[in-house]
Amino acid sequence: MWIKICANTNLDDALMAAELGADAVGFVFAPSKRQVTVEQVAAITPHLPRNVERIGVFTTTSDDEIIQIVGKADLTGVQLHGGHHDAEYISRLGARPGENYVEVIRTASWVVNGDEESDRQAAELLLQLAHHTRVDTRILLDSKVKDELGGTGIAFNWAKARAVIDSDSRLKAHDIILAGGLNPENVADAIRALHPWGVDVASGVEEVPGRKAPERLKRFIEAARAVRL
Ligand SMILES: O=C(O)c1ccccc1NCC(=O)[C@H](O)[C@H](O)COP(=O)(O)O
Repeated sequence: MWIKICANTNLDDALMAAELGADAVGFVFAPSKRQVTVEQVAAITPHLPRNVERIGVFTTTSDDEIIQIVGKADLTGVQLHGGHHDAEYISRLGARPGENYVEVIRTASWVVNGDEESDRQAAELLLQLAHHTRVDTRILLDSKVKDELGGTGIAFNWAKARAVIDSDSRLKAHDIILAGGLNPENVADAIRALHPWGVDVASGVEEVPGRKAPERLKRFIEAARAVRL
């Protein structure tokens, strides 16, 4: 199980996540209580183990600016969390010479407690994303609450999303990352319900926005790793 600990704002938290066994750490460049600057992230990434992925989360930042941030902050991946982006362009130009393409994660949102129509729209968008992106593009499923697209701390209906994933072989071929309201207490149930390739968490392992809680972080990673499907 691939595990991303998102919305890091300082070196201590990002290092702790890496040391506890996270595969990736995330930094939110999008407007957020946990928003970071390129300078902050550039001061953190040189101190992280090289095998830990460093993912920037973006909403409306322009593609050219994202590419610049990837270089300056030494990111290995970008999470395009809404907004209109040319993912191919970013992955090609963001790559440093001799290295692989920058990893791209596209996000699909699922409205929490939505009605039938919003479930239908979520399913349609998820399928569109799967069919209109390269199959090596990871797809992150996150909760939408009112206008908030990320860091909500509230889970969506995993069973409904699972039914959509199971219905389409192209979607199933993508690496699906489950996010939205996960925490040490529910991550095992979430994995059993949706069978994701990876999981992602921000607020469920925090003491306060932007500051991780060591004990919760440890329990989250242990619980996710312990699940056998
Ligand atoms: O975390 C944020 O504050 C955030 C704000 C705006 C866009 C994206 C954001 N986070 C992206 C992530 O990948 C989070 O880990 C994901 O939304 C899950 O958050 P949570 O429900 O708090 O675990």
